[in-house]
Amino acid sequence: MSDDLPLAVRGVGSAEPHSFWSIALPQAFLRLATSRSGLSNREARARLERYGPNQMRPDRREGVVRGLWRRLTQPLVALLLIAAVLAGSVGDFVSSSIIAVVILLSIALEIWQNRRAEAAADKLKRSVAMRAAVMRDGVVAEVPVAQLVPGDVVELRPGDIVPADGWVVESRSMRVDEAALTGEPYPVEKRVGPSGAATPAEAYDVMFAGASLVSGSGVMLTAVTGADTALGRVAAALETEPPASAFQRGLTDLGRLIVKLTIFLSLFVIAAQIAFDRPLMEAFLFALALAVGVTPELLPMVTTVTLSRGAVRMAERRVICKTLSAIHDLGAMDVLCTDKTGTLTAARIGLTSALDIDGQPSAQVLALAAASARLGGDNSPLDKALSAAGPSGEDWRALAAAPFDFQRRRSSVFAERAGARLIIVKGAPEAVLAVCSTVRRAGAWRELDDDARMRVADVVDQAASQGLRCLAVATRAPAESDAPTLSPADERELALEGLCFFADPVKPTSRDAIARLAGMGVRVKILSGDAQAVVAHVAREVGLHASTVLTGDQVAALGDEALAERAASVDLFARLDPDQKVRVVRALSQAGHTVGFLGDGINDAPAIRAADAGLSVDGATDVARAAADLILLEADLGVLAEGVAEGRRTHANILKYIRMATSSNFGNMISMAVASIALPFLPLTPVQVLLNNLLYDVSEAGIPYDAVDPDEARAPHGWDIAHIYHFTLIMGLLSSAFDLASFAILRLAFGAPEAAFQTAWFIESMITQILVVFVIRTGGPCWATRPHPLLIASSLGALGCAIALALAPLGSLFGFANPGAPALAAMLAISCGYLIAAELAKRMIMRGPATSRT
Ligand SMILES: Nc1ncnc2c1ncn2[C@@H]1O[C@H](COP(=O)(O)OP(=O)(O)OP(=O)(O)O)[C@@H](O)[C@H]1O
Ligand SMILES: [Mg+2]
Repeated sequence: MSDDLPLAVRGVGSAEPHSFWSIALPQAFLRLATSRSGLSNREARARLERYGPNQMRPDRREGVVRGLWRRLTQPLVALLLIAAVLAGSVGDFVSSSIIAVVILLSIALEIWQNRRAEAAADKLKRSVAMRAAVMRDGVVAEVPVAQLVPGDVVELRPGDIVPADGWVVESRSMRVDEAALTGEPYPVEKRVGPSGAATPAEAYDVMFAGASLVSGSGVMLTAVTGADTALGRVAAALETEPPASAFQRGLTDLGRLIVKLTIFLSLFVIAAQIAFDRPLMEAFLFALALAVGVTPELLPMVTTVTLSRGAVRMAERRVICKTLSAIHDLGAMDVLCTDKTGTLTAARIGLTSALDIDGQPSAQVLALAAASARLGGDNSPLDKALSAAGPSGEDWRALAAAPFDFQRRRSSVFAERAGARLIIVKGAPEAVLAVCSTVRRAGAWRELDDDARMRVADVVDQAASQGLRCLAVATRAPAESDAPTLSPADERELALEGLCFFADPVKPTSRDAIARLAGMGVRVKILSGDAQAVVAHVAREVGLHASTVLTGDQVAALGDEALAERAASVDLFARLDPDQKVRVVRALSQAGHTVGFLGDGINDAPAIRAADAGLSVDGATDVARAAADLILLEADLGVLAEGVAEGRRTHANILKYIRMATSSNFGNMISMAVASIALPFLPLTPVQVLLNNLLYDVSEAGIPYDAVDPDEARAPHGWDIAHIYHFTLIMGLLSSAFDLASFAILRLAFGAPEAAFQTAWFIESMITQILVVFVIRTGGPCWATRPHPLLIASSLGALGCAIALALAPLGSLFGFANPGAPALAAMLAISCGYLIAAELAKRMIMRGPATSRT
């Protein structure tokens, strides 16, 4: 391989480093040392090594050192570290080293958990990574797009996303959507050059990464990959984060509220200490430790870990999430819009008959349709069925083609056989009839009058009501003088040849799956491009008893508001074009639903993107999969129902942690504030507060693994912040009440001195904080369901540590002193009292009206 290869493609000496498009194709093959049959596997590996993976931007996983630094420089932690240094400088080495150790331990815990979570999520994402059909060692191989290198020859099919920048080598009427790059909304045609273009925008003979193939197919030669592509350079400049989901926004709001409360509390404690003339340094440290203690600093980590754990469990149920927050959206979904073919039906489309207009089987109609599918088809299921059924050995040759698109619903080919030339058009019956003027009946050509049109419509409707799909076939013999070119405008004055009918049986599992989704509060709607009667038939078969079908034309006639109203009550939509699918999805969103859209085609991609939960299947077109947040590994609604349940469970576990964190933090805040006024000393030393915080964090590590009440997975959830506040307030006040009771008993009944008081209270506070997880984890009686062994282990382990540290000789390091058996027994009694009260209070709150729906 030539060493100057990067220069070769970038154009030696050129001011514009990416002017590969000005190089002509034969030159390009030479300079890239490749050919139409592609690179060898060995050479491809070598080039991958040299140019790096074909990714827009490198993986931006945070390294351990950077992660550590970022956390250490967070304001609270930084302040604590400064405090540790200060404590050390006045000779309190024990405090200073314990603070440092506690901080480092909690940061290490967070980094370790986060990395594991990210690794799991990445692995899942890779499993649904895009692939490209690349020539390697002379044969076509499916290769992950990231492994593409300059010099690779790539085959492109409809719905593919162009994987890199390069030249058009072959084009069968390729039309691409370059909106991502140029903003140009209309598809542009791509042909073999040289175009001699001065700017990339005029170069019809080059392809740019990120564009998508709307129709047609072809072959390209890769020039540059990854960050060197035009899109890569734009992507690097933009670096935009996706907008925050409702879930993330709710979390941020909650976090902000807690920060405000924390600042208020810390200032209050410091002021109180100053007012009572207590040692300032200690008061400052205490307030700081308290601030660290009440900040739910683990919330981001716990959500990530819980979500990634949820993602892994969803993957076991054959649903892959590309973004973690999609899990939440899936769980919140209450309307699922789905395409028909391939999700509800088996997509094993077979030709049942090819008839002329009089209803007689016609070999001629079949031969024409098959020729059109083979020459101008795009490998869609209908085309495949026709190609498979048609007579073999047809010697038609394509001179030009106007491939299928979802707006005109026709495809045409300019064909030639033994010197005779013929334009063959096939498509949706209404769409073909609209451009026909004559019809072949009983072997002769007649005018296509209203009578004949009605007759055709009758035949089509009757078949459709039995679930048969239909394509019409028509032809026109071009004039001798006509150039062999073809555009949609040439689809006129056609002669109707006949009709082809196809069966696409409904999947046996669809009915159950829809019933199951309905039971889970998810309403299924069909949004199809197919005919009204076919959609109605499929709906009946899968148990969707809806009488009304809204067609694309009717949707077009409705304004946005009227549509929002109408779409909510109608479950079946037929003859929708891609934009109308988007409109229906938006209308449903606007009506307050969390909308999912499941589809696999080019025509579904925009709606998938518009939906709250965009869903696609593994075998779908690139554009559909790229638009989706979630990919089903099996095109089956049953799989989706499992995924929804899992999404809800994950959400419930996050809520569990939030409830735990907020109620215990809020309770602590009140107790500490009161204690700082009422006691002659601090209720806990700063070091003890930090230790308490660390052990509490460890105890929660098992939550992501815990099971969830079946109730929580039964209905779609919203992010009910009011309910969380309500819960926080009641549970927090309750725990404070018991804290204050222990203060009173320790001081009044036992007259406990400082160290003994702190030890007793440390133990009481650890028991109540940690054990209450077993109460809060379920809405029902806490003994009715068994917690996950990991949660039991993490909670009891942390609690054991806390008690051992407090009572063992080592405890004196932390300022602990054994308060004696009677005081300990009293603390135990108070803890039991608290747990019983919490169990009762919880049932009241959970039974309340606000069981998570927004
Ligand atoms: N390859 C093709 N050639 C000609 N016409 C086609 C072709 N594919 C589809 N059509 C026509 O376009 C219509 C819409 O396409 P299609 O049914 O695939 O849309 P859809 O919304 O994906 O439907 P579905 O819900 O069945 O998946 C079809 O009903 C058919 O009449
Ligand atoms: Mg489809």
